[in-house]
Amino acid sequence: MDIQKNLAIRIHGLCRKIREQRPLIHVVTNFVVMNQTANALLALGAAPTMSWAREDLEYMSGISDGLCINMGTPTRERVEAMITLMALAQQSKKPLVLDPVGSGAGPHRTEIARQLSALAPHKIIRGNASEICSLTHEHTTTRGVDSTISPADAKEILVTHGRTADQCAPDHQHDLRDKGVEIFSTMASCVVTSGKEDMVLDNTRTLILKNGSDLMNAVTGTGCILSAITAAFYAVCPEPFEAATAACATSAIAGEIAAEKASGPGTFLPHFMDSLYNLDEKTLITRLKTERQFPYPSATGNSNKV
Ligand SMILES: Nc1ncnc2c1ncn2[C@@H]1O[C@H](COP(=O)(O)OP(=O)(O)O)[C@@H](O)[C@H]1O
Ligand SMILES: Cc1ncsc1CCOP(=O)(O)O
Ligand SMILES: [Mg+2]
Repeated sequence: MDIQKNLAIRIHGLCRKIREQRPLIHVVTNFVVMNQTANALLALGAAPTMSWAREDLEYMSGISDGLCINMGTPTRERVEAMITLMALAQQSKKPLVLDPVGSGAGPHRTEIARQLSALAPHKIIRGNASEICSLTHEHTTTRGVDSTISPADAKEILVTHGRTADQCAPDHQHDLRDKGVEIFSTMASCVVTSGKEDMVLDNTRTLILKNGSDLMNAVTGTGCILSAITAAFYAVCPEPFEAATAACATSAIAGEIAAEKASGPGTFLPHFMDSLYNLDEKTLITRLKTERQFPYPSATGNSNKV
């Protein structure tokens, strides 16, 4: 059986697990996208709960199956709640996803993102390319909450993270993967940069997913939703790379289908919710488009593309 078809079948198996287990996903997210995030989790088959009251944190942390921390509208009270919840998640190794919304757009948000990304290193971090690259301390190019870095540039930045210019000289290319990703993964077990192409990275692999639609950029909250459903997949699949891959594929393929049915951004979300709800194995097998690279391209430019 071909690799892609096998991956699509595994992804559908995780979708089925979410519908059967209905994981309770605790989401501390921004005011802009709260409602559509809860509805997207319900459409996927998970059970959302949005709460950040100080008195509620310990109890919620005890009963939830997964946690999504989204810093889109970071008030002091909410950031304190996020830090508490991430510390509790680190103790219990609870499936955790951090969405560093707006990191790289000014010092305040970037500082909060760096503070949160240093907690609970088993977590998955999902952001657009600018947000993720701002965590490597060299790039602060996020425009509001939007990325200004291409997926290809993001890969170079992430792989060369923490390396001096001479270490990145062409004859050092062959060991970029080890140093770049290794240093980076001290923050996370898996990192996702989303955009025209989604990229899932961990210490040993890079997967590029090519599904989705431009229209997903014309609607607020599609990235926040991706982070929340990543937490739902992580709650039923302890392997973070596999969970993040399944979430990216599910979100982007549902978005692709919704964009074909919608007549613009105003009708996109209802179709997106329906697509998440109705996504079946045949659709995943037919539509999934991925490209796998590991290790990273060598100095000669070739790579073990699978
Ligand atoms: N130009 C695009 N083409 C296809 N899919 C896209 C495009 N831009 C974003 N997406 C999809 O929309 C979702 C949100 O990604 P993104 O816009 O990068 O996040 P954010 O909203 O956090 O900036 C992802 O599922 C991604 O695959
Ligand atoms: C516009 C905006 N401003 C603060 S949070 C937010 C929503 C961002 O949603 P997404 O990251 O999914 O585009
Ligand atoms: Mg975002």
